[in-house]
Parts: sequence; structure tokens; C-alpha cells
Amino acid sequence: MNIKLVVVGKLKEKYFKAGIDEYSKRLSRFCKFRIIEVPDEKAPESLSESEMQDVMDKEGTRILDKIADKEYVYALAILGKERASEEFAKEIDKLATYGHSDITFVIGGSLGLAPKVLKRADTQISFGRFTLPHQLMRLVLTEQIYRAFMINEGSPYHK
Ligand SMILES: C[S@@+](CC[C@H](N)C(=O)[O-])C[C@H]1O[C@@H](n2cnc3c(N)ncnc32)[C@H](O)[C@@H]1O
Repeated sequence: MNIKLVVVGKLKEKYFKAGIDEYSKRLSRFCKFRIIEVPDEKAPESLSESEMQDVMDKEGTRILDKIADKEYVYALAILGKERASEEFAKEIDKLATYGHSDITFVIGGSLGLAPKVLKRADTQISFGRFTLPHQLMRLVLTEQIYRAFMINEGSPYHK
């Protein structure tokens, strides 16, 4: 199985990088895991609604350029559907069983994901109503993907 994260912006903090590197390493026995960063659109602090839409749209184009038709796409969105870890694990297992060997997760930039990205997604997943910074979201998501594989393996990692 190929699992890909398409994310807006660079990972700057060393402590996030160390955590993501660790879980990426652990994931390597279950899947081919990679992270693709697309550049964020440089913008001033205060933007009008239409300027914000424009920023998200440009970032959205960069995201969609990295996604092939065959990929099953999860968009990370605060208003998406919440799952328990066990439900998420079951979903991943089912996708693999039904021939989806390319699964992609998309994390937006500081303004979020453009409507066209949400439209392309096969499903939207929420980690609750808290807004997490995109770098931390990357780490939390990577751990949850690892947890899903450990649950499916029946490992005591998940309690
Ligand atoms: C700083 S947040 C963007 C906040 C923006 N106001 C929004 O509503 O999307 C950056 C990205 O992290 C992801 N994200 C942050 N918190 C999340 C949560 N609780 N559930 C799912 N995704 C989240 C989303 O992909 C979001 O586009």
C-alpha cells in the first residue's frame, strides 16, 4: 500500500520533524509512506474574503497537481467526519481489501483547504473541533496512521 501526505507549507520545527521521522520509520514495514510539501502562497496578515479564497485556490491547484485519479483521498477538515481510531483502522483495512492501494491525505495551509480540494476528496476527516497547526496535524495524523496498522495487526500498541 502507498500512503502519501500532501501538505501545504514546510515543516520548520525540529521537534515535529523528529516525531514524524520516527513514525515514518515505523510505518515503513506496513506501507510506502511519503510526504509531499507544496509551497504555501505568501500573503499579508490581513486579507479580504476574496483574497483568502484566492490564496486557498492557488494552494489548492498545487495540491491537486500532486494527486492522481486513482488515489483515494482523505481531506483533513475541522468540519469533516470524526472517527475513533478503531473505525479509522477498519476503514484503511477495507480500502486495502477493495483494491485501493494508493491512499492520500491532504492537510491545508493556514487558511484551510479550497472548496475544489474538498470536492476532489473521497472523504473528509476531522480530528475534532480544535484547530491544530498544520505541522502538528502532520505529526498527529502520521501517528494515527501508524496506530491504524498496529490495530489491524492486533498489536498491544493500541490500548
Ligand atoms: C491551521 S489549520 C487551518 C485552519 C482554517 N481556519 C480551517 O478552518 O481549515 C491547517 C490545516 O490543518 C488541518 N487541521 C487543523 N485542525 C484540524 C482538525 N481538528 N481536524 C482535521 N484537520 C485539521 C486542516 O487540513 C487545515 O486545513
